[in-house]
Amino acid sequence: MSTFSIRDLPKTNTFTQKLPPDPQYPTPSSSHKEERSKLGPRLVREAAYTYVRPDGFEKSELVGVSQTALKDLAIDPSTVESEDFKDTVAGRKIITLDNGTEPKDDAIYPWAQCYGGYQFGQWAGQLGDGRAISLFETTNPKTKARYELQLKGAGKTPYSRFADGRAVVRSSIREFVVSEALNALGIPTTRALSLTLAPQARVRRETMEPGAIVARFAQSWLRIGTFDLPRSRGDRDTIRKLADYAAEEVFGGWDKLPGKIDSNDTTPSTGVPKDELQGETEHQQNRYTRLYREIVRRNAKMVAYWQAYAFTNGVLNTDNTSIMGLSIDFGPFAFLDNFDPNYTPNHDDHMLRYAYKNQPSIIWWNLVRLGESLGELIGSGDRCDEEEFVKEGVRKDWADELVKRAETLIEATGEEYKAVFMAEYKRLMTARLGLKQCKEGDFETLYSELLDTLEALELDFNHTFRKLSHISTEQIDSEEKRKEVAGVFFHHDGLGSLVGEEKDARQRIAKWLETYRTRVLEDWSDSPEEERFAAMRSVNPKFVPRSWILDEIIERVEKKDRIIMSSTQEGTNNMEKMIFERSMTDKELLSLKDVYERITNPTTISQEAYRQLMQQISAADQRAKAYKPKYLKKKCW
Ligand SMILES: Nc1ncnc2c1ncn2[C@@H]1O[C@H](COP(=O)(O)OP(=O)(O)OP(=O)(O)O)[C@@H](O)[C@H]1O
Repeated sequence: MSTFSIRDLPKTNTFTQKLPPDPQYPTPSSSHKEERSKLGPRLVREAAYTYVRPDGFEKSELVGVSQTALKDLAIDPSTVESEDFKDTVAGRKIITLDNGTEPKDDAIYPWAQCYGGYQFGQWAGQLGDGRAISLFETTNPKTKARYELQLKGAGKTPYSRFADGRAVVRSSIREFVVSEALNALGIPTTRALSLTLAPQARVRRETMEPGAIVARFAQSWLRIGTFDLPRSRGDRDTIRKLADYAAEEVFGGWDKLPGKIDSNDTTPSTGVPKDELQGETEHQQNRYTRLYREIVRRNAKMVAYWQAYAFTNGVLNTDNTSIMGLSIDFGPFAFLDNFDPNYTPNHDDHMLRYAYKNQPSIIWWNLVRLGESLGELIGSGDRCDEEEFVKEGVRKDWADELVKRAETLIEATGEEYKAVFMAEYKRLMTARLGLKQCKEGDFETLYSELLDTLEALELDFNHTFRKLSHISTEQIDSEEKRKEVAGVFFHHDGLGSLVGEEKDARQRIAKWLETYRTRVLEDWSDSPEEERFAAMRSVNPKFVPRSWILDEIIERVEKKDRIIMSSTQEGTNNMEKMIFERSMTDKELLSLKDVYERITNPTTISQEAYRQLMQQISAADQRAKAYKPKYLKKKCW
């Protein structure tokens, strides 16, 4: 059998089996028996998690399920209407317990992860899963990928601090849509399986709002903050356990980690045995260096994707930086509209710490914090398993050697971070521009010049690539034609008001198109142009979930919610429809479900459908201008 109902899914709990539990509730039954109110906020030490049961909504509606997620988790789509599925993703049922029986000590029982973090550069102490509860892990038998399924918004945990453990409809819709959109674009991300609304539940935010739960999943929910917390407490033992768990369970074994690389080599070999040491003295690399390298390289690739698709996370604290190199925690995220490197969707980020242009360096800042947490293990070289070191830590007489080695290796891994980031970024931009290779000089004359042009003329980043995917070399084979074609990059109503003369703008774009054309002809001399168009369209999405679009969906769902609350009969059945619909023009409704399918199958759209979509998008873009002050932070100069 290749797909399962949620009940029959193969399930594991390596996280709780291999990592230290909250000493106050060391077994599932000890937590299960406890009154819920006593499971509330407190500091948890020397632990990676606490067993905690979800506090699901009594009444709820399953309104959205991602088909791609079902496939990736090997869940049979015909079973999502079952009570088992609905009750599990709404947190009403612990599917691993038979009819609510008391759990045995080795039961697969829900847990919340303990972690801390640096927020806006300052140490914030213990944070943890304050509103997320993991249910179980499941391995897709076909792909062999193992995922941890988790509910967000299913009630308080010991890590809820002063908050309520809930999530509201707004943020849940945003997380549901963007997780799956990023995944469809090939951007490493945590995923969303389902969206459940609880229209009757009242969650206090600025006003009272209905609640929601997103069932989400990831190959790992470990964050840099998971390592920060034990480090801040001098808890060496937990750090080591977390590191071993990450290598053995998350990355599939020590031998899967990347070995030492030579200076010009960007692809390290794997298969290095667990205990092998590579390099000499202060460069001596043990298995923990390889673990660090893996995490660094994954994050370098992820952030390259963000830059190439102009995605901004908005809150890149260390508790929001994944060990797996996944986009994680979707708070005030946004895709850039006009290309503005200083843009941040986070209105509280006055220093622009997490602005688009700063993302690669801030992820590295976070990775250095991880390097510090793992520093003792990285720096210990061939002595990492010596009993005295494991139990007592570093002896004074070799502390200097250890520190020097750790510093040297972290710094060297930083060079690798830059190299991997640049290689990946170039690869992605090369593909987006429809070129076969990045030749010497391309980066300056083509890539950087395009970005400068987009910034100077306030043009839309993602539309530009999509539009380029339709321009033949013949359409731009003379200066006159290039100036004419330049107009397609303008917004529907021309250029922004501050960016000068249209004539100059056309000239600038035409100049770039000339360089571009030369390079296209070099790379594609013996292939039909349709081939290039198809390649470009497969990496340049027609549609990205922009903030104003998400807002429209939310507004429509919320309006419907009010109706539902005033009349119990009305509407919950229509909720799915409401979620997946959005108004693109006043007259025409385009189902987000369609959009979804288009996101997930970027190549299947017909020319005609594409033309229509483009028309709709330009109309929508025009309207979006009214939204801009809300989303586009003013440039700081
Ligand atoms: N409503 C809430 N109830 C309890 N804890 C919360 C709530 N909102 C946020 N937190 C906690 O505050 C911390 C920072 O919040 P942040 O918004 O970064 O995370 P989140 O969106 O809740 O979770 P995640 O990172 O898992 O997506 C986390 O520890 C989070 O669990």
